[in-house]
Amino acid sequence: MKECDWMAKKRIYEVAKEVGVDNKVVVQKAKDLGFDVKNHMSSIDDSQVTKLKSSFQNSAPAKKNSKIKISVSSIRKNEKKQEDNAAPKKARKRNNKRRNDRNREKKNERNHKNNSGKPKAAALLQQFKQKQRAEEGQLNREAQKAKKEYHEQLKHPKQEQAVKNKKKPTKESTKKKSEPVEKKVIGPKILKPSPARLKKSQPSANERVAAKVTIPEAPKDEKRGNGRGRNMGKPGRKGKNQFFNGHNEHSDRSERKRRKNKKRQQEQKPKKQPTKRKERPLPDVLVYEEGMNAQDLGKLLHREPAEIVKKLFMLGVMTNQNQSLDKDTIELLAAEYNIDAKQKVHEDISDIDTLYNKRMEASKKSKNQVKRPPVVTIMGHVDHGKTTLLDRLRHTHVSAHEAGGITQKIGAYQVRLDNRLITFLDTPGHAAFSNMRARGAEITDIVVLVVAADDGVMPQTVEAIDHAKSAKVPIIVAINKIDKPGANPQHVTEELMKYNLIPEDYGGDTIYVNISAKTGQNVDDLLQMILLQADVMELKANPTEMAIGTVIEARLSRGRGPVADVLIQQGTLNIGDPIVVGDTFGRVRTMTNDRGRQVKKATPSEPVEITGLNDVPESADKLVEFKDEKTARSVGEARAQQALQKSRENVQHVTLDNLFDTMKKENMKEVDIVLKADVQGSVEALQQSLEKIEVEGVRVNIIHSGVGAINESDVTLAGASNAFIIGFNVRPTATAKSQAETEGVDIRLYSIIYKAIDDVTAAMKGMLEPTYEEKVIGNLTVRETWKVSKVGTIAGSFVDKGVVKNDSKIRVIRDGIVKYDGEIASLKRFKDDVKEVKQGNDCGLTIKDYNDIKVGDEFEVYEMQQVEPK
Ligand SMILES: Nc1nc2c(ncn2[C@@H]2O[C@H](COP(=O)(O)OP(=O)(O)OP(=O)(O)O)[C@@H](O)[C@H]2O)c(=O)[nH]1
Repeated sequence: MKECDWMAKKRIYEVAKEVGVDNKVVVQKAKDLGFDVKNHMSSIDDSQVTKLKSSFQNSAPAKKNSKIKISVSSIRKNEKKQEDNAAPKKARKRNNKRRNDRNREKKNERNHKNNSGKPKAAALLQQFKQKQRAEEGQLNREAQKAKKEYHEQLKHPKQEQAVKNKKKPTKESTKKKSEPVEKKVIGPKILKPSPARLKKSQPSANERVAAKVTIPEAPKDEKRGNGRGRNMGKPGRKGKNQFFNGHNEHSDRSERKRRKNKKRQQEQKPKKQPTKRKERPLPDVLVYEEGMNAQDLGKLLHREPAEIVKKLFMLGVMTNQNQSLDKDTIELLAAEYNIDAKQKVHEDISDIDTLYNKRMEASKKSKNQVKRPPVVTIMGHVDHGKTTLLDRLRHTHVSAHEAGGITQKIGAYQVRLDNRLITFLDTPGHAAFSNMRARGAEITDIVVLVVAADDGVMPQTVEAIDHAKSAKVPIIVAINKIDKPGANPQHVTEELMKYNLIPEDYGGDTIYVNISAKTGQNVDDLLQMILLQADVMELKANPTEMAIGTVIEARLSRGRGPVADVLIQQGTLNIGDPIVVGDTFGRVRTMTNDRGRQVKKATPSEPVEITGLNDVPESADKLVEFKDEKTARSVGEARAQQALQKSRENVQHVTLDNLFDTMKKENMKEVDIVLKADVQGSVEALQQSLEKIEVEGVRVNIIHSGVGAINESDVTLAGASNAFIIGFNVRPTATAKSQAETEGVDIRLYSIIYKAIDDVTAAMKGMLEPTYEEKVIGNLTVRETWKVSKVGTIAGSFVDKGVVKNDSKIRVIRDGIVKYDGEIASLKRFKDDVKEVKQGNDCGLTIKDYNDIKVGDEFEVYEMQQVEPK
C-alpha cells in the first residue's frame, strides 16, 4: 500500500520539468495554492499536480508541449478503446481490461465536464486531434529512433557509460542520486533493474522501448533509454501499459505481482536442479572399498546419500551417512541397484616382485622387442669338467677377443661368437641353479649339462636333469673329456636317453656336442649350438623401458660400499637410475661390466656390477627401476621394515620342542645347533654323535662349538642362524640367559651325552616326549666353608635370588662350569634345620655326597617341573 501511495505522488521538480518552470517558482506556486511543500523534492498527489499544472497554464513557454503531451495521452486514452478491440495481444487486453474500464469512467467524467463547461470544445478538440495525430506520427518516428538507440545502448552499455561519464565527469556520487532528475523521468520512482532482469527483458525490449519515448523531449529520451529509470531500464509491458493507460495503480500492482511470481519461479528453478542428479545413470560396476560409507557410495552411484541410507534401511541395515559399511552390505546395496560390485584392489607398491612380473609380461607383449643374448647355466656331476669349461670360455672367448680380458668376477660374463653374445652364469652346479629358483629367480634360458665321457651318468647328473626339467629349461648335452683315452661318448648318449634326452640323430630334439674343455675341442660348436637354441627360443627383450633384473651375487666392498652383480633382464639400466634391489634402494652410482670396464648403461642379458645401494642385497633379489628416487626410497624403506619384522618373527622359532614342525614347514635340510661343553673331549664326542643323527634326510649341522660357558656371542649366532644351543655341563652367563629369553633362542642343558642325543633325535622325529623341565628357584653364593667330620663340608651361603628349599636340587658352578649336580642334604639357619631360606638371608647347607665346595662357588637351586608337550 505504501508503495502505491508513493507511486501515485509526484515530486515538485517533476512537475516543474513538465511545465518548464524553475523549481523555486513551482514550489512557491504550490505554497501559494496551500500545498504542504517544503522544497522541490516534496511530493504532491494527482489532484494537486493537476491544480499546480493548471495554475501554470498560459504562462510557461513549455506549456505548449505540455499541452500536447497531455492531449496526446488523453487522445491515446480515448482511442484506446478502439485499439483495444483490435489489439492482437489478448493478454494485454485481459490485463488492461479493468484498468481501461476505470479509465473510461474517469474519461467520461472528464468529457462530461468539458462538454457541459465548454460547448464549443468538441470542435476545438477535433482540430486538436488532427494536429496532434500529425504530431503523434512524428513522435512515433522518434520513438522508433529511440528504440533503436536503446538497443544499441543495451548492446554497448560500457560505451554508453563512457559517454555518460564524459558528459558528467564530476560529482559522480551525487550524480547517481540526481540521475532520475536529469533524466526527467516522469511518473513514479523507478526501481533499478537488475542486470539479470535486464537481460531477460532483452528479447521483448524491441516492442517495449518506444513506450516511454512518447515524451516530447525526444533527445532527452535517448538518455532516459539508457538510464536507470524503471520504464527505461525495464522496457516492457509496464512501460507500454503506462503509455496506453496512464499511471494506473492497479496495473502497477498486478505487474509487480506478475514479476514477483516470475522471479519466484526463476528462483525456484535452481532449487530443482539437484533432482537432476537422480537422473544420472548408475555405473555398470560399483568399484568399492571396504569401509566406505553412504556418502562415498552415493558419489559412486550418483545418488543422494539419503537415498542410500533409505535403501539400506529397506534392506534391514540401519546406518547413517557416515557409518562405514562392510563388504557384504555394499555388495547387497549394489545388488539392490541391480549392478555388479567389485572391490578395489590396492596395489602394494612395495611388492616389487609383482611389479617385476608385470613389467616382464608387458615387455613380452611390447613391439619394441629386440633379440637378446641367451643366459646359460652349466650343470653336471662333480669333476665332470664344469669349471674347466667355464674357465676355457672365459679365457679364450673373452680374453682372446676382448681387450683387457676378465679382470674381475661378477657372477656372470659374456662370451662372443660370430659377433653374438652369450651370457654364462659363473656358478656351476644345480645347487646354485636351484637356490636361485627356490628364491623365485628363473634367469637361465638354457642349461648345458656337462657329462664326463669317461664317467657317464652319475647321481648329480640325474639331479641336474631333474632340476632343469622342472624349471622347463632346455638342455644341451656337452659330453666332456673326449680327449681322454677311455672316453665313450656313445655310451653316455645311450645312458642319457633313459632320461628322455633323445639326440636329434635318434629323432629327438636334444642337442649333443662332444667336447674337451681341457683342449678346447668343439667348444665353438657348443657355443654355436647354444646360439641355435636361442634362435629357436626367439629370446627377446625390450631395451626401451625402465630396467628390471636379478641379483646374481652381492657383497660389501671396502671403500665402495654395497656391491651387487646384477643381470639386466628387460629395459636399460643407466647411471643415476633410482632402483630398488630386494630390500635395498639407491641410485646407480657406478656400473662395471664383466671386463672391468665402467659402463654408462646396461641392456638386457648384460651382467653388471653396480654400486650406490644403501645396503647389501641378497642373491636372487629382484632389481626394479623407479621413476624417481623418492618412490624408490619409500619402497626400499618399506621393504626393509617388512624384512626386519619378518626376521624378528623367524628368529625365535626353532626350538627343540617345535623342531619337527619347523623342519616340515620350512623344508629344512639341516638342523643348526650351537654346541658348548665343559671340555674339548665332550665337545668332540657330542658333535660326532649329533652329526650322525639323520632323520628322513635331515641332518644336524653344528654351526659353532666350543668350550666354556654359553655367552652372548653364542646366543647372537644361534639367533641369527635360527639355531638352538646345547650346553653340556656348562651354563649360560646371566646376560646370555636374558638375551636368549628376549630373542627366543632355545638353550638346552645336559649332563649326560646320550640324553642330549636322544632328545635331538626325538625332536627331529617329532617324538620328543613331555618331559620334566628344571625350574631354577634360587641362586646362592658360598661365603664360607666349614669342614665337619662325619657331616662333610658345610657351605655358609647367602641367598642372592629366590629361595632355597631343603629338598631342592642343587648345582655347584665354578667359573661358569658345572662342578656338581646333586641334592641338598641339609639346610640350616642359625643351627636350626629349616625348610627354606629366602632371598637376602644367610644359611648353611650340605650337599649329598659332595664336599668339594669352595668360597666363591655359586649354587643354582632348582626343581623339576613337568612340562606339557608344545
Ligand atoms: N682330460 C680332460 N680333463 C678334463 C677336462 N675337463 C675337465 N678336466 C679335468 O677334470 C677335473 C675336474 O674338472 P672341474 O672343471 O674341476 O670339474 P667340475 O665339474 O667343475 O668339478 P666341481 O667343481 O667339483 O663340481 C680337473 O682336473 C680338470 O682338469 C677335459 O675335457 N679333458
